[in-house]
Amino acid sequence: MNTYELLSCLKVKKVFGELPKKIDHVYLDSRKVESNSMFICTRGFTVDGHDYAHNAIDNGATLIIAEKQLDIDLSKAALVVVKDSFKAMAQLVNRFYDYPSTKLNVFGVTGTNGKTTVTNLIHSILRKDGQKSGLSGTIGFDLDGDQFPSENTTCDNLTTQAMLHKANERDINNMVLEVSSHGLVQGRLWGVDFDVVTFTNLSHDHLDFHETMEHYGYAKGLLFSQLGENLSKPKYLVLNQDDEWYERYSNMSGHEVISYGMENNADFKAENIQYHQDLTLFTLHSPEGTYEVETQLLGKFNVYNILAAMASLFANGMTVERLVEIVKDVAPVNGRMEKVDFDAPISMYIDYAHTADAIEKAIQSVLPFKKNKIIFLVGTGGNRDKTKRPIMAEKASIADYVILTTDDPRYESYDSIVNDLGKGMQHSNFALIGDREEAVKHAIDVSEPGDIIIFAGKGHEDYQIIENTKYPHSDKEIACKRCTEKYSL
Ligand SMILES: CC(=O)N[C@H]1[C@@H](OP(=O)(O)OP(=O)(O)OC[C@H]2O[C@@H](n3ccc(=O)[nH]c3=O)[C@H](O)[C@@H]2O)O[C@H](CO)[C@@H](O)[C@@H]1O[C@H](C)C(=O)N[C@@H](C)C(=O)N[C@H](CCC(=O)O)C(=O)O
Ligand SMILES: Nc1ncnc2c1ncn2[C@@H]1O[C@H](COP(=O)(O)OP(=O)(O)OP(=O)(O)O)[C@@H](O)[C@H]1O
Repeated sequence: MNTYELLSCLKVKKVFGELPKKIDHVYLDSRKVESNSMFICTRGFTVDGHDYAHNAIDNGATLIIAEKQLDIDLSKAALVVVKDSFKAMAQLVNRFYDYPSTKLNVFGVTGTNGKTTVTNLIHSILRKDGQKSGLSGTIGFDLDGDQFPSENTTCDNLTTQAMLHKANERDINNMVLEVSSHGLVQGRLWGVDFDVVTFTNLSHDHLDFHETMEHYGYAKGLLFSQLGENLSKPKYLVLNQDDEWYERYSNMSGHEVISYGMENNADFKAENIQYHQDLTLFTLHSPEGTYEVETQLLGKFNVYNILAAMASLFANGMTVERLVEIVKDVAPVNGRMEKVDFDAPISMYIDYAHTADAIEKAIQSVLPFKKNKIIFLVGTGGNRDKTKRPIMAEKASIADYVILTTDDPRYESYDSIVNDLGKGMQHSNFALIGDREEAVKHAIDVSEPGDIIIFAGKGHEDYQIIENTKYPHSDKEIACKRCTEKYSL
């Protein structure tokens, strides 16, 4: 792209050296830079990208964007100094890729729990309807069936815009983005022109980063204000009316609100819910009438997720009748109350619950078909929000027997993590076992026919992070092997 044209989107800047005529690539990481690249220096939490400008030039960068003057060889690369390189990145990268988000329908889903489930539901329903769809989130990128790994739930601005551009190139007309609060406060989605933004719920999490619930709630709210106030193009907020943040988020944009829930008079309201071991049934009241819905997803929380996905797709133009027809065939998301398909006298579920609210909801979802004990195993991460640990165990206490363990201990000791968790237990039927493999085996060892075991926290993940190394780990594999031995299967 022509460099003068590219830089014209920035009003206040200082240029040092002679600008290259054109730029072929943009990078944030000096290690990836190739010839004719623009390298944007950003201040990181670990290092300062400005310190890597030399490295970028050695690798072929001909244009450096920075927040300060740098001692670099101006015969090799020009330097453009801007006030804020994250803001400049949003402008430059959008222009470089020709504003890709304006050329397709963009869905954004935020909230403490349920983002991955709701984004996957929207993406799967669109594809089953015969539409092309892209997905970005915790499980990676999926461009209408082609998978790519990703570093974050919500990726940096450059990666997001590049992925949207790729979607444009493939004629994908829908993109569903999972939106984290970290991503919002770090401006990773600045310049994304959302069409439908959806809120699941807000409860205690990530307070190591946001410090208070007010700050955390504000961070999530940035997504709704990002819809803007140009009402000539219809855009929608899809909000959970049963959540206490509903009113505040409703007021963050002039665009229309479509509500969903169970307790209030929402636009999409579920009633008469019937819970079974491998399906859920409910009556849906919607703006287009009343329907009976069947889904393979389990538990009350997943009824909320289905309502959120249906309301988002209704906002985007699908009929409720068609949505009801497709929802029946949508498979549960990997590792979210996923029933382990294994012929044993016990039932096992793999789940990703790692917040107090999710733990409560996961256990409640199996209560309707409990025959014997519920055994609940859960861990939490090392060197992350410690305040949530006892609250997690308090909620886990609804189960008859609880195993408290680790989930990516990183640099923290097993004892420090499980002892913090243990402080919240409300009864004495529990075990503290730091080594997650031993903890999973213990769950099988204490089981009896008719029991239900939920392995929570790891979900789709196939690793355990100890110090800074990822070791292979699968709750499902360990549990099935132990089960085969114990029950002589
Ligand atoms: C704390 C945090 O948010 N960190 C994010 C941040 O990394 P950072 O600031 O540490 O980056 P850094 O290593 O200091 O590097 C600064 C700059 O120098 C550059 N650099 C660095 C080294 C080098 O040799 N050359 C070079 O150019 C880097 O490319 C970068 O541009 O910027 C990176 C790029 O955007 C993110 O990948 C990274 O997320 C890390 C991996 C992370 O774990 N973040 C978590 C907290 C997070 O964001 N989680 C949410 C989900 C939360 C949830 O709901 O569960 C998410 O959206 O993923
Ligand atoms: N609507 C919901 N309300 C409460 N808990 C939920 C809801 N949906 C899912 N959960 C619980 O949260 C866990 C994680 O679900 P999901 O991955 O969809 O959420 P997420 O918001 O993407 O989480 P993360 O940000 O950690 O990736 C599930 O395994 C389930 O236990």
